Amino acid sequence: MSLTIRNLAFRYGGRQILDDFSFDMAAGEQSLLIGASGSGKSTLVNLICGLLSPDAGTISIAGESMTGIGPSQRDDLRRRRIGLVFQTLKLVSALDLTANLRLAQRLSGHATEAERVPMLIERLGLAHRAHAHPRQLSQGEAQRAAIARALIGRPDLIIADEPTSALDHANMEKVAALLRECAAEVGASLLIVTHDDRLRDHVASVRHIRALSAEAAA
Ligand SMILES: Nc1ncnc2c1ncn2[C@@H]1O[C@H](COP(=O)(O)OP(=O)(O)OP(=O)(O)O)[C@@H](O)[C@H]1O
Repeated sequence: MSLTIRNLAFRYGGRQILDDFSFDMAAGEQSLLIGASGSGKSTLVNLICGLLSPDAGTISIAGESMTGIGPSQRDDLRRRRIGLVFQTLKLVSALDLTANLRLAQRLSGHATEAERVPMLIERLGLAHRAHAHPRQLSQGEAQRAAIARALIGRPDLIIADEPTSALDHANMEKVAALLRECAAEVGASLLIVTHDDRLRDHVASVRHIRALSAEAAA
């Protein structure tokens, strides 16, 4: 299993966002979790990544527990096992694309594979932007750079949080295809978390984020 979630519960103050939520992904599986705005998708992503800690329940990534450990161990597990693709590009603005990918690679513990940086830049059609700074990238280039950054550390699990909601139909299809191909190429599982209904036809297994809790859905 690349991801196992059991009986997760989380509340913000008095408000229950997740309640007895369980979810599994096998190694190499590609899944879409669809939930309406405010249903708790970002909260769930932050819990899986260890940026938040649940009130109850367990999460494990490729057999390693993300719960019941301290923040620095969670950071370490996230860097080694998870590749995150966010809506907005999370790159260091002072560094060019190549230097950003090298930094991300060092953080993931795979710094010895130097050739992987130009390989991914090429694979994602960014060779002409290898020395561009993040602010110089177009929206489409930035999106592909975000995918390259997520793949650099050989993650077991790639999580894409709303990767397509700002895109027109043609670009939505391109990004979905790229995510799926790249995840398959590196043997990672792919979890896309979104409210973008158009992705239903583009990802193998589609599951609704059920009313994460009656209160959050209300
Ligand atoms: N830091 C916070 N403190 C209190 N409530 C919060 C906090 N962050 C989110 N919430 C609330 O928790 C609920 C779930 O938020 P979350 O961001 O996980 O939803 P989402 O499904 O990702 O929504 P969207 O698709 O609009 O981004 C929302 O009602 C939100 O207002």
